[in-house]
Amino acid sequence: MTAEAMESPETTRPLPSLHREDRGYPWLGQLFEYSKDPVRLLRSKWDRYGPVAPFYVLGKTSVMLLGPDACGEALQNRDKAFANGPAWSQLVGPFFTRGLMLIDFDEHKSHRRIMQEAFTRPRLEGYTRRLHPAIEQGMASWDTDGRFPSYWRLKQLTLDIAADLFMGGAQDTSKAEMDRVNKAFIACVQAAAGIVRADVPFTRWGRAYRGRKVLEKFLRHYLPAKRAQQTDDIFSVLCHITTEDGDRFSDDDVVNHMIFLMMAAHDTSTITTSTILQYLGQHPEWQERCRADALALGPEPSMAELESLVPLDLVMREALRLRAPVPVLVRYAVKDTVVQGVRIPADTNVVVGVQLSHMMEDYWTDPPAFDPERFSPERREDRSHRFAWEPFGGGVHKCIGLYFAGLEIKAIMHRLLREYHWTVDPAYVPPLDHHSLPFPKDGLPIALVRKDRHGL
Ligand code: HEM
Repeated sequence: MTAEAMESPETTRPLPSLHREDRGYPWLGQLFEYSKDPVRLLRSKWDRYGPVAPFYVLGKTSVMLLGPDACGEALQNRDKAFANGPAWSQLVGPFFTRGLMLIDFDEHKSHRRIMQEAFTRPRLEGYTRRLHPAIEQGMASWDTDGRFPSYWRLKQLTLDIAADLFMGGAQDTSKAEMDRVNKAFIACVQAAAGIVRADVPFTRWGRAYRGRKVLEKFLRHYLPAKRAQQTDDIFSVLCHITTEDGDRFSDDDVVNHMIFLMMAAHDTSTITTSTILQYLGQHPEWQERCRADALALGPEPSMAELESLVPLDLVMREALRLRAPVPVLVRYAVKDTVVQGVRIPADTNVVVGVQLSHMMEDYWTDPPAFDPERFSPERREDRSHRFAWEPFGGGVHKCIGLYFAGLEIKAIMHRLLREYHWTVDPAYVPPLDHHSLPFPKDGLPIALVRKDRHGL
């Protein structure tokens, strides 16, 4: 939005006032409506108010931006009115402090330039080589008799992968110590859903405060060794990357970025992979299509080979559309601004409702249907609007790990398709918990069968 347009009251209008029915509970506002069914809430806001809607929550009137035009304006952030740090830290707490997503403007730009060096193609090729043995080892303990709680097993698998790929195996750490570190990490992630938001014993936040200390101590213990020797795990890479101008991360930066990266990489990939498992279990014809490609490759495909798995790529995009792991993004207006002609005052919390854009009939044919072909070159429905499909966000904070995520998800699926078959009741709808990122409360059970045992 240009400065002239912002100043002109003729071309802009104030935020619509909140309807009585939209006040929700005292102080909590519509928090429960959001956690019950976010898309329903976003849609009702869109129907009542249009692209810029008031949203009363936690004692404050915030703003919801809906539809790809409004979401796109916030993500592009042309007038630098929206900051990430003050918004995300209210949600995730102080446990991911100074992670890349939580820093803003010039400082963010300089950190992002350094971190970009950790996600170049040669680096990604190195991570892909490490992925396969880690996945093989993680899946070796899978017990496939009966109902297989796919979400929980995949969560453990992605944690195990992170221990190897991010930490480089943490050589002198015992299994018990590694479990403690994993628990500490999970405690930090779960803090987002905490009601008591202070360091109080036996609460989510209390556990997360202790968890953060465990993680910091653990990472600092390994820092000197990682600085001394260059290996191809992400911890070591962060210690060594340098931009052309010679900028590099300090020890504190490495610790902060590592803790945030593990969080960013973990649940998002787990949710996407379990969504893919669900839909492939409900659509056997797509499972067979993806399997045929997986079998045509060897057991440890290169990055380029993983990229050649076209049907799986279409399925992954469709899973990210139907169940975006980050259904809404948050921002904080640091100054007065205008979105879609509506004035948003400084000091306002803003919710960017990307999941609704994924379900709008203006941009997608039969949006609730599982139809991966909509991403095929002939249809490319995601091109109906630049911000119609934004599971990785957009603008300067767009997910830096999106290619890595695609590789990890495809490497897991490649092995699963080669070694297993599975089915899911076509009528099954997972009961999702939306208190933080959406996860299936029942663990998304599937009937998983190892191929060789049953002669399939
Ligand atoms: C399917 C998997 C993933 C999804 C859906 C996802 C989604 C997102 C989204 C929506 C954002 C933007 C947040 C915002 O604008 O406020 C983001 C940022 C970020 N993601 Fe991901 N992510 C995924 C996987 C990963 C992985 C695997 C990594 C690391 C290896 C990663 C690292 C990051 C980082 C560092 C940021 C912050 C970027 C910045 O602020 O400059 N993500 N991600």
